[in-house]
Amino acid sequence: MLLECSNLSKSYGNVKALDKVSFTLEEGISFILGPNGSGKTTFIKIVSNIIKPDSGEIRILGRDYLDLSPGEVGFAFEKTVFPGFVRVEDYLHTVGEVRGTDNSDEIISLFQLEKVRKKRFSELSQGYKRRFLVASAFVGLPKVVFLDEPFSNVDITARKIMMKVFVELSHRINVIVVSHVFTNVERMDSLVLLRNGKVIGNLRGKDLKRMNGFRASFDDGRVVVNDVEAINEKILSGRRLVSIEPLSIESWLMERF
Ligand SMILES: Nc1ncnc2c1ncn2[C@@H]1O[C@H](COP(=O)(O)OP(=O)(O)OP(=O)(O)O)[C@@H](O)[C@H]1O
Repeated sequence: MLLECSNLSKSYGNVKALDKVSFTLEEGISFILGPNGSGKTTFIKIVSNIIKPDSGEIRILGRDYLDLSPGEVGFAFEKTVFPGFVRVEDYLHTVGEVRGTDNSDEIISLFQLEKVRKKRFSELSQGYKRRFLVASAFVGLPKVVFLDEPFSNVDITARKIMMKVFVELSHRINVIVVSHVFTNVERMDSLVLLRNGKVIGNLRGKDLKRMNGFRASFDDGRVVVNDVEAINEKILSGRRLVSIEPLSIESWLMERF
């Protein structure tokens, strides 16, 4: 288990941004998804210790989140004020040194930042700024990185590069993507969906694998998921198949967003 959030609550005045939120995330690559105003930013502000929760617990790799050292957790925030004069490779190299493991060359190569490595932050396009900030979270080999809307302002090619790198790195560094849009990745280990400060769904391991299949509905209201034998049995017992449709994470999310 990578992250365990139990009964986490945070209110701003009488707005319950997080209302007794409980979910778990597996090691590997996970998504915290939710439409605008669902509480994602509040969660990431709590886990990065910018604000305190009113109540509840977050445990990361079995430890209270506040007990993790700065080198063990990487963050890439969506809204960041970054000094324009700083050069890409200088910054990543320094982060690596400060965190005790300078893997900045590998990260520059994986995120395909070679072309801009000598540039100053102010000289980068919006997409490269985003990619650079996201890449910086992985420098120093932290145990887990939280990426807030990593794909905003990023074109489709860069998005594919980033998703590939996330999956590749998730064998060594746990990746948690916080976003209001779902971007399919070839491997995902868990997902939590928030709405209005509450957990609408939390899928892990085999629940997620079931999502890439089909769903059959029968005239008695029964739904069969990914089970051809069960469908056969129902048909043989005289039930009528009403519909059969592909089941995907996207359709699961569409029904709940
Ligand atoms: N500082 C604040 N003061 C008052 N209300 C706030 C504050 N920050 C957030 N809220 C409210 O808390 C709720 C959750 O907001 P939050 O920013 O955590 O959601 P979000 O899922 O990150 O949204 P978005 O995708 O739009 O960034 C919203 O109703 C929001 O208006």
